[in-house]
Amino acid sequence: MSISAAVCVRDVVKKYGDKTILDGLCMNVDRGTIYGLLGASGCGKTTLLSCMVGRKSINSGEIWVLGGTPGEKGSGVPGPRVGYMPQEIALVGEFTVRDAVFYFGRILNMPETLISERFEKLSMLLDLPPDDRFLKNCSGGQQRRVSFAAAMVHMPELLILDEPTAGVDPLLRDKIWNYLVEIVHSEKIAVIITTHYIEEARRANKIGLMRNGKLLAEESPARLLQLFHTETLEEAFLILSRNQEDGIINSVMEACNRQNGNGVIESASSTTSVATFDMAYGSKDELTKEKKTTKIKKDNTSMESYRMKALLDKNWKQFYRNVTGIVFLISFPLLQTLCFLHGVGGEVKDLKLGIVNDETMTTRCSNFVFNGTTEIHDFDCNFYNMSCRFLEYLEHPMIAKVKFNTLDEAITAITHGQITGALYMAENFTQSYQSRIEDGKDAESWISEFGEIKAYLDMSNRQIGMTLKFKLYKLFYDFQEEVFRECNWPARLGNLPMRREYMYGDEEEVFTIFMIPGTLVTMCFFLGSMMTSQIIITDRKDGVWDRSIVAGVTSLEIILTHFILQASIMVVQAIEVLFTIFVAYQYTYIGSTAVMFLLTYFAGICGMAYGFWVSTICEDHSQANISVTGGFLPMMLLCGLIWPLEAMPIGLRIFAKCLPFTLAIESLRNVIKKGWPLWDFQVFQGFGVLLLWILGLGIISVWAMKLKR
Ligand SMILES: Nc1ncnc2c1ncn2[C@@H]1O[C@H](COP(=O)(O)OP(=O)(O)OP(=O)(O)O)[C@@H](O)[C@H]1O
Repeated sequence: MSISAAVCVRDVVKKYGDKTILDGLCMNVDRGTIYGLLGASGCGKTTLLSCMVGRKSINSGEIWVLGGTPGEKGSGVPGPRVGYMPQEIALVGEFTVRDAVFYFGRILNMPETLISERFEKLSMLLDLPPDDRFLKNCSGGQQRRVSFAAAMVHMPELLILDEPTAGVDPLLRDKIWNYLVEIVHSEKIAVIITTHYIEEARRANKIGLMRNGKLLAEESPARLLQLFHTETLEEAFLILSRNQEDGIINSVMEACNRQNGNGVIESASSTTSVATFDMAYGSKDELTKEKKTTKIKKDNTSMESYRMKALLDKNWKQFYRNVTGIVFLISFPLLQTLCFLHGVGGEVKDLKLGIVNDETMTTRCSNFVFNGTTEIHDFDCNFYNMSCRFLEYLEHPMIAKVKFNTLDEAITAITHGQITGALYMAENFTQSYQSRIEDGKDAESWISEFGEIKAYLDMSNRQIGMTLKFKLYKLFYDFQEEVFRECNWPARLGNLPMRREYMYGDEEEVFTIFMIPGTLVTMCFFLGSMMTSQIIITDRKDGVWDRSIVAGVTSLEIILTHFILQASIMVVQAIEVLFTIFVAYQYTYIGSTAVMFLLTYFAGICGMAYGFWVSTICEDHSQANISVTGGFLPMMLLCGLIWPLEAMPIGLRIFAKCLPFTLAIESLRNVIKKGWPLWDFQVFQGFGVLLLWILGLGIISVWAMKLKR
């Protein structure tokens, strides 16, 4: 007797690193039968099933499924010929019960009416929750039943069920088994089912007992009980396990190699406790015969519009039904931009500056009159109360004057962090200051000393110290220029002997403007990388990715449909930040809006490519978060946003320029501030580097994904 088998596994070895999971395993599943695969937790059942559906590669041996090798072009596996219910729920939480079943029907190109019909039937049979209930609101058992329905909606030739009855009540479990027995007979499909309830497997036509990566026995339940003279399958399994421990039995592997000329296995092994195997298996030719005779409907390597549509529908539902996600994706860029605009680059205010004015110690400038500080006599110009006049110039939002009686008191206040700095003007400041100007190079040294203002600055916070220093210079030159003007002296002599012409921007420009290109590019890159890595890892962890692929969807279709949605979200995010900065807050720019948008957008797309790569090397969300931020932070430190590249050693500078967003920031600055066009090399190079990174990351991610199998 020769039966064309649905699945044939021959001498399969599967390793994870050094760990051998499947150790020369053999197994045969016939069409029109239920095969119960039993074994302790961790013995490799799920791994075996994953190899059967082409989701995991094997190290050696052979697997034939429905006449072909899983994963091979034209085998139809993965694809519509198989129905796979993985151990985890592997469904989208934002799906309703109906959506879940329809999703699988649609990616398998079933007509809507047929999906509806099957859904109604399965809903009744499995006592599914109401159609419109979200899966995330269903109990574990209910989700498992929906998962079961999704695997069966297209009535495949081979149904692989990984623990479908876990957490299901006994009545329903009975119903499920009845249904399986019925469809196996009526539709002649093959079912492989794993379960931890060994006794329920009595209803299977054949049982495979698995231990330590080997199949200890493969028999009908009745025959197993008879062979071991036991009442229960548990007891039979126990005896076989003991025999394996004692080395009496190795596996049925030997049986794989002991087929007679007709493809009939004569005996398992002289040392096994299983006397004979009277089931007959096809030879390799027989098993793979169908491959030659049956025309497989479709390769699953090409892209199909119906699958893309179903995937886009899934991604969209996942997105818009996840309110927290939407709020985050829309509000986070806005929040970041607002934080940046309000928190970075504004004018420093109210810095406490100690004032020690020995010149007017007694009067404290109380009788001071601003206009009475210069007086022209013939060719002379006399100064009065110049210290008080200068203090008037310090009436500036940046400075909060604090008066001290002595310089020592002021310096103590600086050392205690009570003030940021102090100014000291000597007793005869005005007179010395005038002599310093009039005598010039002939002035005596004591005149030079008393005629200057002494500033003591706390430079521990360099940004504040430098800001205050330059403000004091600026105010002093303003003060001196005006004094010179009043004295009818050339005002220019009161300032530095250097004229400054600003080509782009100006002296008063706030730091915020410098930061805009860097903030736009890094923010979009970061958003893109976070969004993509999170979504892809969620998809993969939930098992939806794998399950969809087993149903015939290609990785490229999944990635492309994710890309389409995320790239659309990125359009909204890029517009949102650009609008906030340049329209709502009216920061000026002189370049092309379109080029600014494209650079910002491409930075986001590059971030998505980076997130994609991170998702291929990381197993879970926390690893991905660490990788995204761990890669992003050094890149940000080196991109010139915090400190100019010109200050770096040459080697590091070249490296920094090769990073994704260093040149993009420079390009964007050139567009915003200088109005340079896209085809200017210094603008184009930013695009060039981004595009190279997008391409490179895309290629290595796809390659890493293939390697992972
Ligand atoms: N990707 C992986 N990398 C390394 N080891 C793995 C991987 N996947 C599974 N394993 C290990 O392989 C062994 C078999 O796992 P598998 O999930 O196939 O067992 P199982 O028989 O299905 O268990 P259970 O009945 O509990 O689901 C386990 O020890 C598991 O830790």
